[in-house]
Amino acid sequence: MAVILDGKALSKKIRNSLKNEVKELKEKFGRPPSLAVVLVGNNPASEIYVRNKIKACSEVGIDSIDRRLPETVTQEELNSIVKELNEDPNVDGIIVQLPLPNGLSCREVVNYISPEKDVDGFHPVNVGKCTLGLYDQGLMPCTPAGVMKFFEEYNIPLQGKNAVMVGHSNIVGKPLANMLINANATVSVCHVYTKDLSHYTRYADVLCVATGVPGLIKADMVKEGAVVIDIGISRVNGKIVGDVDFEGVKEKVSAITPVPGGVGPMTITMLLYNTVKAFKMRNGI
Ligand SMILES: Nc1nc2c(c(=O)[nH]1)N[C@@H](CN(C=O)c1ccc(C(=O)N[C@@H](CCC(=O)O)C(=O)O)cc1)CN2
Repeated sequence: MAVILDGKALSKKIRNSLKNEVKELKEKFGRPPSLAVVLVGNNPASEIYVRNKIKACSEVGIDSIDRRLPETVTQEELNSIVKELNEDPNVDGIIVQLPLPNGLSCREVVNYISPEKDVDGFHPVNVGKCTLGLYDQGLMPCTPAGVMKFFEEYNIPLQGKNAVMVGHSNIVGKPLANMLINANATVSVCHVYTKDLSHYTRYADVLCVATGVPGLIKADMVKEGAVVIDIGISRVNGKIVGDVDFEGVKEKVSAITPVPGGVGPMTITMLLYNTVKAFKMRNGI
């Protein structure tokens, strides 16, 4: 019987401890940590994620600034809003919700975010620190950091294990592969051009999947007793599903994250964690 890795319960535990920490920081520094969220356009999924981020901030006592910009905003205008937020001493964290509308460069705007306020962990300085395993010295990307919290919480060993990362995006696949390498796993990275995907997935003691292809990973593609982390989120006939065929795969593995309720909630939890961390680093703690 597989252990279901519960992202809601783990989030609740971390958020409770952040709530206490935020209260103490507010007493000591006269204001709580503050997060600025920039949303361009009206992508319905992004609107939900931003709403959830702002609600989560308020639940733990973090201040938030909700900057909505029209789809017609230019790259220069967007960059200069980020610069303004960089210069605001009362802002500790800045995120630009992705994806951006066509014509706007995510890489360009992220490069404008000051690394010490980059609570998404997407700036090249933070990417470098993540690659080098200098986690204490920077801000790590939320989804991969959330996945690593599962391994910690459920005492899942990584050293010497065969870990397979399916998906090589800049925000999930690449940083998570690096975190697994830093934990001394033997890591293979697969992606859309990989020939014979199941050759790799069947070999995995730890299988992490972030492709956005609903139900891509079937029971016959996983090793008996593996740990499976599903990072995909798609809507199929109004239902939220992951990249893994949960019902089939759960019969075969030792642990698995559900979708919804697995990695997703941890993404927002780690954003709160990073905002508190950014506040502390900026105040010399
Ligand atoms: N600037 C960023 N943009 C995006 C990020 C990011 O980390 N930073 N990640 C994703 C979207 N995302 C957060 O922004 C995100 C995705 C999913 C969840 C989540 O809690 N999922 C739930 C299901 C929610 C639902 O009902 O749709 C779950 O899996 O249980 C949170 C955040 C892309 N953009």
